[in-house]
Amino acid sequence: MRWQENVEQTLTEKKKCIQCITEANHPYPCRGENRSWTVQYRTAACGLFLKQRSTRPEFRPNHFEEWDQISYLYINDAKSFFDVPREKLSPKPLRPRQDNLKVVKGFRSHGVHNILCATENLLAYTMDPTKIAKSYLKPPSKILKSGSIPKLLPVIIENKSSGSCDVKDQAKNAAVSQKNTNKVFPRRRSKSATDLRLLGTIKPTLTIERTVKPLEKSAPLRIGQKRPITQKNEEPNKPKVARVKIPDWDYKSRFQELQKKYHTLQDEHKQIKTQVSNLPILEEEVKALRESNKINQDQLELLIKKEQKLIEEKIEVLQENNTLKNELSKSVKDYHMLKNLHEAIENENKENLSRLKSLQEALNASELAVMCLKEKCASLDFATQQLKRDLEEHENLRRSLHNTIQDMKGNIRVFCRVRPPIDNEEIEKQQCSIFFPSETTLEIRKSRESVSVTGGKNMDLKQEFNFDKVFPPEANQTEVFEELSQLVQSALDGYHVCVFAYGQTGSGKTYTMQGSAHDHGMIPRTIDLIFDKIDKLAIGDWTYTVMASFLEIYNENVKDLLSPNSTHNYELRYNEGRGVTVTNLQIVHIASAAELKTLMEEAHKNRAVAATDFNEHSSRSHAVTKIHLEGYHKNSKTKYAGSVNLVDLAGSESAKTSAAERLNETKSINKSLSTLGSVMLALHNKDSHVPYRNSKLTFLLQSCLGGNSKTLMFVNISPFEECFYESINSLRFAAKVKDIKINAKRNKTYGMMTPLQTKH
Ligand SMILES: Nc1ncnc2c1ncn2[C@@H]1O[C@H](COP(=O)(O)OP(=O)(O)OP(=O)(O)O)[C@@H](O)[C@H]1O
Repeated sequence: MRWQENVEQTLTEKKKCIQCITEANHPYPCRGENRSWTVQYRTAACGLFLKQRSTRPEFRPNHFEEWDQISYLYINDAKSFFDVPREKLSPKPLRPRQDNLKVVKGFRSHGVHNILCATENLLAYTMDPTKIAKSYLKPPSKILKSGSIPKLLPVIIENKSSGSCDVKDQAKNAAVSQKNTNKVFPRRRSKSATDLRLLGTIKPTLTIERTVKPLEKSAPLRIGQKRPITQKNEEPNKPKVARVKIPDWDYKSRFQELQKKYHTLQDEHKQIKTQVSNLPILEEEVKALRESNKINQDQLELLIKKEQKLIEEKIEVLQENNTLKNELSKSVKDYHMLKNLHEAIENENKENLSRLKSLQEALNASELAVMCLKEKCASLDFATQQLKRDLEEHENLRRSLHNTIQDMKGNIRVFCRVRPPIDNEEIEKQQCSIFFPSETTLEIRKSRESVSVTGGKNMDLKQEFNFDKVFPPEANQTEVFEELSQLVQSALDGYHVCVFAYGQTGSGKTYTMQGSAHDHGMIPRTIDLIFDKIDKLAIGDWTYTVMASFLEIYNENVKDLLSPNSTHNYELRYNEGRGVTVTNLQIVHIASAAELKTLMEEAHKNRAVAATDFNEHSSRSHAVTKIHLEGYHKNSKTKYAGSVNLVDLAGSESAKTSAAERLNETKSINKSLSTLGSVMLALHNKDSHVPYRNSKLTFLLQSCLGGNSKTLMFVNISPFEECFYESINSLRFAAKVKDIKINAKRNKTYGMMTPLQTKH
């Protein structure tokens, strides 16, 4: 039951919708004899398979409803196909479609007329044409006689989705199929095929029909080729004559017919003979043709190879062409990009050019302005030079006037300053009556109670003193410094200036000279003023060199306050022209006021201090701050050398009130102060000998006290009654100093001291 298996398999494949071609060729068990036929049919494309071949009910051919889906069917052996079910081949199911029934081909086989028909849906089948003629069709005028049945070749059914054939074959078959199908069948597609196409599962198939055409009479016979036996009445050009059956008794007619056949055969024999005689020639021709064919084949092979080569080259060229195309498109893109860039740059260039142009114009205008300004500068330079010359002249005039004024004021000036009571002193201590009748006069009195305490001793209890300036307790540091500042200018003008504070211990000397953290005294203010004036004088082309030294004289010994632990021996030396100098003393170059103040604080810390009855932090030494000033004017080459000596003397103290452990210290202080008094007295009396060298203090201040110097002495007074006599002594000493007249001279081209060590 191979065919049945095939059918079932077909059914399975139908479900899968992949069936392309199924060919069945199997024995047919009908009539008890084995017959074979070939049916080619589609299953997947039209959902069809042939069932009519079986005696089984499910395969009976009256299942035409399934045939409806046949698009095209060839039956090679139609007779055997329809023999068995013929009586069952009821045309009933076809009736509704009879109008569409068309005869495609008719043929006779085994004495039975068959016809190949097609419906609108390309249904094709064969059946007895007489039945068709009777019931549905016209008489079978188109039915061919026996012997004209074309040999039906296997149908090639192609499903493009199958991919079973190669592309070339498919195309070729498709072309042939289309051609043949168009000739034979209507071009309409089956409904089911269309449906299936719409479903998209399988594309409509192509059917190719090949028929072997009968050889034409005029065609030359080839070797081994048999002339087809053709009937005269079957020749297409001749009109068909109805065959009349000759009765058996009509011998004459039969003889004539046989004669005709004989003549015909004779003619054919002659023709064959002629053709046989031509055979060697034909054989030679064939031989030649074969050779030429061989050559042609070789050439063909060569040509094929060449063609293949050319195809390969073409492919390469195409590939190269594609690559070049890609490169070209890329290059075109690049070109456009570069073009845009170029345009952008050009626009930018244009903008830059216009900007450059405007800038050039601005530059030209600026150059013009610069030229004008240069001219102005030149004229201003000239004016400046002129002004500088004027300034110099005025400066000189100012200096001379200033110093004339200072000279007129006196080269030794004395200021008296009365300190205020501090803390609880106002309550605890009895105060003297001190009056200030004028700016230069001080009147000091003792109270009556204190007079009675003295036991009615005849004393002048009212004293009046005149000084260059008198500062009451409420006077602040700024007011005091105002008077001193004029002497600072003299120091910058090449004078030696000496400022010292004299007075009883606790009278306010250190406060006047150093001041407090919040209210600077004379020394820091002098430092600030010096550097301020140096800056201003720089405008007039003056340059100054500033140096400083700090020392103290304690118990008649000189000590460098910048080197407190130094073991050097500090000796006082008198140098003609340079005055008194101290050996081994550090003289430090100073670049700024801040630097000098720092050194001043350092020196102040190193000073000898002790507590006395009148001062908790009494200075027990004479402190001397010396600031060397050297000015140089580059235009006039003028050089001035001046100095400012700021001296904070140790406080005078009565030996009676002094503590025993500080007695030597007090004696030494008092001795030096008494020598100072002697020197002042000698200077006042204009003695020939002035005892400068009796103490280191007077020796050091020799040039300040009686020499080429402008001196300012502060006499500090305590306001308390207990200090009354000390105050009177101080005031009297100061009054004598005030009367001393000295002539100070400007130090031109005065050599500077060489600093031992420079601190920065
Ligand atoms: N003008 C003043 N205004 C306010 N306080 C002052 C004034 N003068 C001095 N004093 C204060 O009086 C006290 C003693 O002053 P200072 O130490 O200056 O005296 P002195 O004369 O230097 O003493 P010594 O000789 O013992 O060193 C300090 O506390 C100081 O602050």
